[in-house]
Amino acid sequence: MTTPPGRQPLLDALTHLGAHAGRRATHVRGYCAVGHFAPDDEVAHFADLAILRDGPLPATVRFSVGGSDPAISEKTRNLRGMAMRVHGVHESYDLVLVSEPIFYAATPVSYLSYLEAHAADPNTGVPDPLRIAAHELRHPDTLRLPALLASHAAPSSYASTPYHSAHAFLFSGADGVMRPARMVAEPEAGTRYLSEAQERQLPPAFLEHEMDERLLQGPIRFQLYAQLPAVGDPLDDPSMPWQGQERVPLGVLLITALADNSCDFMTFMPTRLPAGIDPSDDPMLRARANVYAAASLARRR
Ligand code: HEM
Repeated sequence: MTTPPGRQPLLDALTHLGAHAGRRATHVRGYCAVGHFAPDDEVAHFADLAILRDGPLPATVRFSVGGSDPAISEKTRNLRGMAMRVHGVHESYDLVLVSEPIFYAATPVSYLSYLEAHAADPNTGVPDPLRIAAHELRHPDTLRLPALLASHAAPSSYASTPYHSAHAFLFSGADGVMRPARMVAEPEAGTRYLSEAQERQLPPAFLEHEMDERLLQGPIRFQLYAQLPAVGDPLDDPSMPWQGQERVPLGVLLITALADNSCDFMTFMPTRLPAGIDPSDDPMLRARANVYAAASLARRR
């Protein structure tokens, strides 16, 4: 069995894609927002979560475009991120979600290989196509997300795309049973991607203004669901889509205002979970949490 890489090789590989000192290693371009999370009345039938018993809770949210370039065009066909912290009275809950149902790789080894293959070759200044081809032969799991991203334009708004956890988490029911589920945030505004004309005509930065205008009409809403697996859906591979159609409503996230750069120094941790939710055995989730801790320290130095 191949030994999984430690956190430093993954962070170095991300940083080699062009990180900027003092900034996040990826998802650099982003905006902070505030709002609250209103739990669904029925949530207790699915999971016993003390944090959600206290009614609507304040939430800090960061929307982002994937990648290490702070000036990346917001029309780029790559991942959008929505990270949020739900502030409970005694504990908090971070959800760090992306705009596709899957992530780049099945395992840390495969993700490291993907990142290294896509780094610029020091001799040419661009990634080496032969290295990419060799990587893709060894790790076909990393072909799925790029194909999905290329299949449609970027979201026309941070409020018009769903967001997904890609990892499974384990929810403890009042009956003592642990149920696996992935998290999904569905936008009330529906899913809308840029038209061809918008892809040509919009400036590279439009998302903040778009959200400002949208908020003049009232809060932006996302319905949060726990997506249940169908038989055979993998619990430990975030590069595989799930076939499971059943979704349990957990509550509604309302975004009420943009909040400048107030969340820039926060580190949203995919394993900051309230009592009643546990990480699954997904090795990517473990690796990821370690890298976030190292990345957070590195950008504060
Ligand atoms: C082993 C796999 C992964 C690694 C090594 C990794 C690494 C990172 C790092 C270093 C950051 C910057 C953290 C900071 O400085 O605060 C980051 C941010 C982010 N990542 Fe990942 N990531 C991984 C997997 C994922 C997955 C599976 C998702 C979602 C399903 C995801 C979504 C995000 C988002 C949304 C942000 C921006 C968070 C914010 O706005 O503060 N990442 N990632």
